[in-house]
Amino acid sequence: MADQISFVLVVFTVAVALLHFIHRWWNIHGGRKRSNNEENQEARLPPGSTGWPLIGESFSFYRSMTRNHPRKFIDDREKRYNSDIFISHLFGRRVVVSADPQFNKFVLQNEGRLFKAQYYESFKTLIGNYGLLSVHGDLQRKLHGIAVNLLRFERLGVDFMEEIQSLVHSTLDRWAEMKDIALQNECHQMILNLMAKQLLDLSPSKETTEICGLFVDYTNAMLSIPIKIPGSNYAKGIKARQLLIRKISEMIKERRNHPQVLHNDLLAKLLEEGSLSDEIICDFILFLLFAGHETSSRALTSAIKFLTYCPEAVEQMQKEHDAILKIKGVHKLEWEDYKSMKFTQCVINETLRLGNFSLAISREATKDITVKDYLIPKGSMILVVLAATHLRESSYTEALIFNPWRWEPDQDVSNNVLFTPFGGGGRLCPGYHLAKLELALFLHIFVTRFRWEALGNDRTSYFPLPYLTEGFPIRLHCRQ
Ligand code: HEM
Repeated sequence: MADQISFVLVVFTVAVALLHFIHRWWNIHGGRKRSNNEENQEARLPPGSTGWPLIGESFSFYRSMTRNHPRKFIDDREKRYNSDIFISHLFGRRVVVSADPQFNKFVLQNEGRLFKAQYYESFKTLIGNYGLLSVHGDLQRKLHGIAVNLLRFERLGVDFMEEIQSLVHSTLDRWAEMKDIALQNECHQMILNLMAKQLLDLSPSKETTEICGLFVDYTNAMLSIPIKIPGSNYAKGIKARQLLIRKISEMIKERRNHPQVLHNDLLAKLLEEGSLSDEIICDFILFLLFAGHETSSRALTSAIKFLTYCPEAVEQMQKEHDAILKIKGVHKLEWEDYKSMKFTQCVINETLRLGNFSLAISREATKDITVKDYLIPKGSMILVVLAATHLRESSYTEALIFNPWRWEPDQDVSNNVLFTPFGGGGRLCPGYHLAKLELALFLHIFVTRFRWEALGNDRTSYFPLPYLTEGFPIRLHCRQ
């Protein structure tokens, strides 16, 4: 018996020593082979820790993101290293994390020159070879240009204004009958219907419901641990992607076989373009469907959640929108009405700041970069944490409080490096204006038709994308 205990103790001691040794080795070597250049410049690498072997600091990051305070992970390290640029090891990769607004701007502005978009393989598998964030160089510029052109400011006033209002009104008619709704799911469904119509000319039907079902599996996979074993969310998502691509591909064939049937949608415009292969078109459309629906629908839900706990803002919103309604009567809103919604723009900015629907974006350095006397070696993955600036106390007083009035003095945010919810540079979100238009029109119709109350408390988790853990159930009361 004593021998057995001694044996267990020896094994335990050896295991602890081995783990300790691996941990030290990992932190010194950062889990990868280093170039001579890096070894020479070791003193100048950003400070940081790569944490435990394999898991690195993923757990602390995950905890911070899921506990309603996405800045805690950054705050702790900024204090520890006295630097807002530091090294970490997250989800299997060594990364340079940046919470420095000037460096973030520099990274975004130099897309294609010093940096290139680089996301985790599991994400790239889901968006495909030609989903815009997988594409680089000339093809990215071309596809980005097409997206910007399709979603440009002037076009929204014509193509989207009416569509969005009709869809929101018909959806809210249904909500009025239901009275109690799970707002997050309902907003998801509504924006998905809108995108399906705009991209593929699909009206709510059996086919759209089927596509929506597949799309739920597809987006769930984006939010899941990427393990491809039968039955896992990730595996289901890959399957859903295959089926969605097949459906888009069949639509393309159908349209090529029947060119006389006209469609006023994005697919039609891509086919007119003539220079894109079917594979590129399918990935491009699927990515737009994902990018255009995931972030916007979360923004709509969060705007209502923030307003729920800020009755003064609801009152001011209702005044602004009742006044517009009085002038317009039953007529649909026009572009000028949208532009007159001054306080609503403040609510939208504040929702985007506090909601952080794109928490961080990811880049790879394509050359050695020096910043603040630190060397960032070529090949490093850089996590540009947009939320870090949005939630920084020194930039926004009481940064965790919803305060739309903070935007009243200065609504022009185009050159504000502290406010970048849509990224920047060569990959600035092409859906920027559309997302804001959707939010404004939705808020107009919602606050003029309803008063509402939350049914229970809800919490926001920010990993991997912000969502309300209980789906934000609310009770609606129709206004007169
Ligand atoms: C609240 C809503 C939205 C937010 C916060 C948002 C945020 C972002 C951010 C931060 C990026 C940059 C990603 C990077 O640089 O790696 C981006 C890219 C993109 N977004 Fe949005 N987005 C929103 C809505 C939309 C909508 C409505 C669409 C289209 C219908 C859209 C389409 C895209 C596309 C295609 C890209 C990729 C651009 C490229 O890589 O060239 N987004 N978005």
